[in-house]
Amino acid sequence: MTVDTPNPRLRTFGSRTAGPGRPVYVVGEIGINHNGDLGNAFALIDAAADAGCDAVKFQKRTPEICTPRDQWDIERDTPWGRMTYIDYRHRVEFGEAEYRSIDEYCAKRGIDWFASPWDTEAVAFLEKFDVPAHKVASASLTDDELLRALRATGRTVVLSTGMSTPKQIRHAVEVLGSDNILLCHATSTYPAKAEELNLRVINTLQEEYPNVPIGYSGHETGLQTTLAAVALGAAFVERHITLDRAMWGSDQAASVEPGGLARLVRDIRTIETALGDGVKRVYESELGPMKKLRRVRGDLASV
Ligand SMILES: C=C(OP(=O)(O)O)C(=O)O
Repeated sequence: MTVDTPNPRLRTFGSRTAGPGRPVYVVGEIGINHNGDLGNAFALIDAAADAGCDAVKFQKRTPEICTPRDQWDIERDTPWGRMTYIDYRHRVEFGEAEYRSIDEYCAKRGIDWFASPWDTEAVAFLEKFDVPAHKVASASLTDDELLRALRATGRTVVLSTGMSTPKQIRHAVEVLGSDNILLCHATSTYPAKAEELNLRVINTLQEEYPNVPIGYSGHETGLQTTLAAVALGAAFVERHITLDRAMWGSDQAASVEPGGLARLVRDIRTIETALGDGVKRVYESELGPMKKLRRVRGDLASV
């Protein structure tokens, strides 16, 4: 009897699995691009599901914890009128009723959803749902309290590594443990310039963490560099998505619109198929061209 040894480089996301040899797990990052409007969130879920994404992602904050106290009362102009920063933070945050609707809608569309909690109360909030994973935003990589709370959930944790040093990443991996995590290369500028994407870090991370799948969270404009990340072996890809790059909100301009998202997922699927298994072989389909084009024919059976 043969016993299957679990592959230490695979991670579960609900019913899907990510890691080497598996389809790239593609995430449409809604973040707060819904601008606090459930209709926008549903339209973005539709765009991601229609494009063939595996999941959509949100950001969940407890505004009083995540907003520095000295920023609360600063007034700003918003599409909903002039308001204090803390009121604005509440305006773009969904509560339990909205997430229940999102949960139902995603199930109906056959797409996963999860979020990056930015504080431990947000972790407890998300744990009310059967999410397939949690994510640590690059900005939270040094928040040991948050990392410990996430480790305790036992779920897959995606750790984004933008704005972080190798030493900080090593420490975060120690706190989270390496068994359940997926590391994401990222550059935390919006939009990120090509000369600062440094995509070869995907390989550097893979060498340092051989038993951890490596992914890519991109904030660049355009799609080609994200496709290059897939060609370099990214097992997970996340891009911000928007209904319209001109919409109000700090992340909209560096996000991908529905048409671009559909092209991105289509091309990721082509690349992952085209990468193959690395074993050199002569395909049956090459025999015709070989017969026609090769002047000196070797005996296939003897070489
Ligand atoms: C900001 C986030 O992630 P990243 O650092 O990958 O952009 C996030 O997931 O909320």
